[in-house]
Amino acid sequence: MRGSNPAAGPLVITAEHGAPLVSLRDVRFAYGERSVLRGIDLSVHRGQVVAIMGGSGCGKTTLLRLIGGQLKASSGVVEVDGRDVGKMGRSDLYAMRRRMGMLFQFGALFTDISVFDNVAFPLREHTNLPPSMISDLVLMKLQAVGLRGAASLRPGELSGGMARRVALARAVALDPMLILYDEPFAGLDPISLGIVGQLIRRLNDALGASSVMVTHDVHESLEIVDYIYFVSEGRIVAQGTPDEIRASSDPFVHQFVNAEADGPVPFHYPAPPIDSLLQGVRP
Ligand SMILES: Nc1ncnc2c1ncn2[C@@H]1O[C@H](COP(=O)(O)OP(=O)(O)OP(=O)(O)O)[C@@H](O)[C@H]1O
Repeated sequence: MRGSNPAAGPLVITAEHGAPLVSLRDVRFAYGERSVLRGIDLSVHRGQVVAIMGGSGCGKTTLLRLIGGQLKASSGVVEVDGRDVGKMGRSDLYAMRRRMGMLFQFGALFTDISVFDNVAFPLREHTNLPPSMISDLVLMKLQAVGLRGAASLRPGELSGGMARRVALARAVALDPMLILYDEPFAGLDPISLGIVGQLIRRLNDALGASSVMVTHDVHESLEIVDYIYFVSEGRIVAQGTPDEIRASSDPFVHQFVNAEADGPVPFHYPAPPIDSLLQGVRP
């Protein structure tokens, strides 16, 4: 089984892992009339880090929101830790979210409080722990992301990579069973990106958690995840372990791994032909 060493290779799923922590079965979702997800089947086993990739607007963030219970599926089942998220009431949802860490796009920190207070925020909000214990927990989380020395700084005094690491520390403050990341690498320079990637893997393994990460960064993901799903037009179009993805000849995977501008993922958002719209330039 995979330990804390990211070089140890993908987590091998055996019977001992039991039922997946997250399971989506034939999940469909529409914003009003606009159908976004058209029958998604996806599993995240305990201990795994799983990436979800796909073109812009294909429904990746929507998938994370369904897992986090911020949205309800139009049909199909979203199960987390054996419970149907779509059927949970408010208090159950609140209790479940307390066991999830979330880092949404750009991991926005509260700008007018210190790094320490940012990481302490979920602990103060969701627990009745005494201040001395909160302080110890915050310092341990900051230590885990290498920023204990930055505890008294304000977010404005941090680099982009440091700010993302603080957001990671805050996302895992409550020792979550599941961590959801939306574009954790967005806007980072290559070195920070590598550091954040390794931290995502290490925090997952150290906590014995599972992680789902929506990202465009194929190469970093291949280094740290156990499994990858590719989404297009509301469906899973390819999936596999990093080795399977690297060896794949699937045109969709090929387009992604090689960052090609066009291919199965179209460059253009669906629209009528442009010559049906232009009025003065017809031949
Ligand atoms: N609240 C909303 N109301 C209506 N449509 C929405 C809403 N949120 C998202 N959409 C649409 O649903 C589709 C999927 O959005 P989503 O944010 O899940 O995509 P994504 O794959 O995460 O995109 P990106 O990679 O660009 O962040 C998009 O076409 C988007 O325009």
